[in-house]
Amino acid sequence: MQTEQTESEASEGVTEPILAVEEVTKTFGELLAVDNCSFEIEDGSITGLIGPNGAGKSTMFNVISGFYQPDSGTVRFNDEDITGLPPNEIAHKGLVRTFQITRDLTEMTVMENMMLTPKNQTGESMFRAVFDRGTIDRENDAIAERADELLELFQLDHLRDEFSGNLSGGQRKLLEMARMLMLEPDVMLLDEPMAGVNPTLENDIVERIEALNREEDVTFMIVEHDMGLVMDLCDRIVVMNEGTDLAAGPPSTIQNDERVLEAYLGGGS
Ligand SMILES: Nc1ncnc2c1ncn2[C@@H]1O[C@H](COP(=O)(O)OP(=O)(O)OP(=O)(O)O)[C@@H](O)[C@H]1O
Repeated sequence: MQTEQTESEASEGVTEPILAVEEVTKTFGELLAVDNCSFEIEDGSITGLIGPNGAGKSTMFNVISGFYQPDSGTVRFNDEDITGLPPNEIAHKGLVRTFQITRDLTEMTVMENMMLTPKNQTGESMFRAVFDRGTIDRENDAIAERADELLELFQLDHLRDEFSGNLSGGQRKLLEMARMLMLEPDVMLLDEPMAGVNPTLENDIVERIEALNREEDVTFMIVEHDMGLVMDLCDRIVVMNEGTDLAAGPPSTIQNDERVLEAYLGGGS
C-alpha cells in the first residue's frame, strides 16, 4: 500500500511527450528556415508555438504534418518515427493540422465537406464496396452521425446543407476544425485559428478547443500571434526564433524570459 502511494505520487504531474521534434533542419535553397530545432509536446497539453515573423513556425508545422520533408532531423509521434511520411498517412495516424487559409471545398455543402474526411472507411476497398454493402451502409450511418454531432458542437448544424463557400471566414475555420475531427485525432496543429475571426466567434473557438482538450483528450499545438490569447489558453509555450527553439515552459516563465523579450524586440515584428 505504502509503495503504491509512493509510485502514484511519483508519477503525478509527469506527462509523456506525444510529439517530439528532434534536431530538425529545413532549408529553401540558401535560406535556413528551420535550424536544428528540438522540442516536445506533452500529451494532453494545449501548447502555443510562438516567435517573431519568419521564425519558422509555419515551416515547422509543415514538416511535422508531412507537407515538407526536412533536410535532417526526426519527428516522433506516439513514439513512432513519422519523418517524411505523406500528410494523409500522418493524419490517419491521428496527427492533423489546419491551415492559415481554410481548405474546405466551397462548391460542396457543409455536410458533404464533413463526409469527405472519415476514418477507416470500408467503402475505400473495391471488393468490400461490391460485396459488403451492409457494412458500408452501417459505417456511413455512423460517419454521418459523428458529422452531425461535430456540426452541433461547432454550432454549424443550421448550416448543414449550405454551400461552404457561403459561410463567413470564421465559420469556415470552425468547419475546418470540425472536418479534421472526423479523423478522431490525438493531436491537432492549428495555424493561426483566430486570424480574421470576429471576437464572438473567437470565444467560441477557444471554448471548442478547451472542451475537446478536456473531454476528448485532444492535444493541441497552436500558432497564434495574439499574445494575450496564447497566454490565457495555453498551458505550455514553445518559442522559436531564427529557425530554432529558444525557450519552452509555462506561460508565466516565458512571459518573463529575457531572451524571449529580446527576440521579439530585436525581430522587429
Ligand atoms: N516555401 C518557401 N520557400 C521559400 N522560403 C520560405 C518558404 N516558406 C517559408 N520560407 C521562409 O522561411 C522563413 C520562415 O518562414 P515561416 O513562414 O516558417 O515563419 P513563421 O514563423 O511562420 O512566420 P509568420 O509568423 O510571419 O507566419 C522565412 O524567411 C520565410 O520567408
